[in-house]
Amino acid sequence: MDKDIPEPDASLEPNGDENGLYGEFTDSLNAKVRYSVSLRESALTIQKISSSSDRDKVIFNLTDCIGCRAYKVEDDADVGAFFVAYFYPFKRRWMSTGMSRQRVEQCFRVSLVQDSVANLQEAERWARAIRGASIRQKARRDGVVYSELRWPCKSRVMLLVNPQSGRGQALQYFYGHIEAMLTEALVPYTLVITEHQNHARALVREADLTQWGALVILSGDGLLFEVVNGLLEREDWEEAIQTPLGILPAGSGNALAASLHHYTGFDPVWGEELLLSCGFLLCKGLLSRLDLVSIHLASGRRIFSFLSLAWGFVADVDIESERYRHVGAMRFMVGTLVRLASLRVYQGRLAFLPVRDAPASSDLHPSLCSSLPAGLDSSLNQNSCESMNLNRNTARNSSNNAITTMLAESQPSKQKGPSDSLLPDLDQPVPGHWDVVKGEDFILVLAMLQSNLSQDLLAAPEATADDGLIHLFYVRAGISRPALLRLFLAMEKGAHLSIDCPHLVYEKVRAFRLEPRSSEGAITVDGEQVEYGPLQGQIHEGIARLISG
Ligand SMILES: Nc1ncnc2c1ncn2[C@@H]1O[C@H](COP(=O)(O)OP(=O)(O)OP(=O)(O)O)[C@@H](O)[C@H]1O
Repeated sequence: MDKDIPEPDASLEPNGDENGLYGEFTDSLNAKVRYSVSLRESALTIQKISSSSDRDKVIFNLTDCIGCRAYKVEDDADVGAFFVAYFYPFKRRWMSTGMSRQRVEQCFRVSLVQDSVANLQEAERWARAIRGASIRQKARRDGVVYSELRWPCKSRVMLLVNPQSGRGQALQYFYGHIEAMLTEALVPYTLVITEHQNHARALVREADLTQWGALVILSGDGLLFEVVNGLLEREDWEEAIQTPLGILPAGSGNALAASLHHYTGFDPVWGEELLLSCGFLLCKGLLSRLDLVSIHLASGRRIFSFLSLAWGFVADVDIESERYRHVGAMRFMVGTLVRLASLRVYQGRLAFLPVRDAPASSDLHPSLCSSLPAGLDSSLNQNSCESMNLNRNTARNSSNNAITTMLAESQPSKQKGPSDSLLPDLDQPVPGHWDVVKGEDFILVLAMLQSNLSQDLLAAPEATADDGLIHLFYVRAGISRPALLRLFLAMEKGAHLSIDCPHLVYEKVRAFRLEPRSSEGAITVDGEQVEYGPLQGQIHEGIARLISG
């Protein structure tokens, strides 16, 4: 389904009304009610005429406005025209605490003269001015480098919808909220409903990307995982991965969508409120950078992650809770309680390149890395066997404790995508300046790229989409069930790092390697199960672009 926008260039240019506009208009539904309306650089102020009470004055911040349009009704006897502005301000929830974005439509009737053309022109002048001012007022966060998508643009959005995601409500969400928002914001789009797993991946691998201004998914994180990997499988991957990506939550985890909302600094929201928040960000069209991690699997396959890698408790909950999909986001809490009852220890080895040792720009060359035995590669390593970090219980790598793979055949095939200059081959020891975790008994290992593991779990509160960091957590064996439960309950508010759990370790890293000891188990990447076995990954800072705010 294609949706074109009738006024393709109307809002591209601010209309020059820098000093604002003032007018008096009637209510769109009640001709007896009149308003004075004034537009200034950052706000639209509406006051009922004949009322001097401040309670009848409403001020809308233009950062909350996604669009404005003018129109005339099909009635020759009526010379009036209308303009309607669409706002999504944060408002207190009805019958509940906290705030969420809520839709507010402000519509005015323009009938200044007995000439329908002149009235429509005036309505259009207002609509243009409100659109222009709201574009100039985009909310921006400090420290984030933004570029902008200008809606409407010549190329359209490919909106990929997985009708099976979450509780199967994605299309309902589209028709219930998103279709209207895109129309209000003049965003042209083509709706593509996926038919099977890997449909989206194949589509973006083959697509003529010059036709598309952005690839937006209305689904869970799994569909974006397909899109990211499809883009990086292309011959022109370097350009392809620059295609702006967007996410609208319709899955059960919705971790990236929840992270995007977290980055805006507003109180957490869930379900359709999160959908509205992300829909709003999409309509505003600000672009930030997005980090990806390339992950090498034992078979030699390489995949790209934008979200998380989990092994142990979290991965098992993710996979096992599939059977509770009908309860939606609650599925992870149910899965956590079930897995707690049969808590397991997972054996394996973990090593990582901490940020303090990560080469800034002069990355290790892969061939250099793999041709030198661990422990001999640089002077950095000279005293490293002794330099154990007692708090974290890690040691610098040496040839004695080097992590090696259980699999001999790990030669990557001819690969597209960025090269992994921080990683040796998977069958080679990790470099000497990496840290190796002492002990092999874990409850979980979790590598996070974004703040949220799900809508309900704020696993890496400090993370941002483009911080160039992998936020690595591990929980060592020995933790009691109540302590582990406390950890997850604290994680709901992102407070798990302040409860002083001695079994929890948090490291900011640029690369890591994980070698499970068992031959069977579960590893998930962005919530999707991947082949089990040794793997390693490294950060690629800001190589993709994300529609965020
Ligand atoms: N039409 C389809 N039918 C079946 N599976 C699909 C279809 N389209 C995509 N998929 C696959 O379904 C899986 C789950 O999708 P997705 O992650 O979007 O939803 P979810 O698992 O409900 O959400 P979350 O990841 O937030 O928990 C993914 O592996 C995706 O590739």
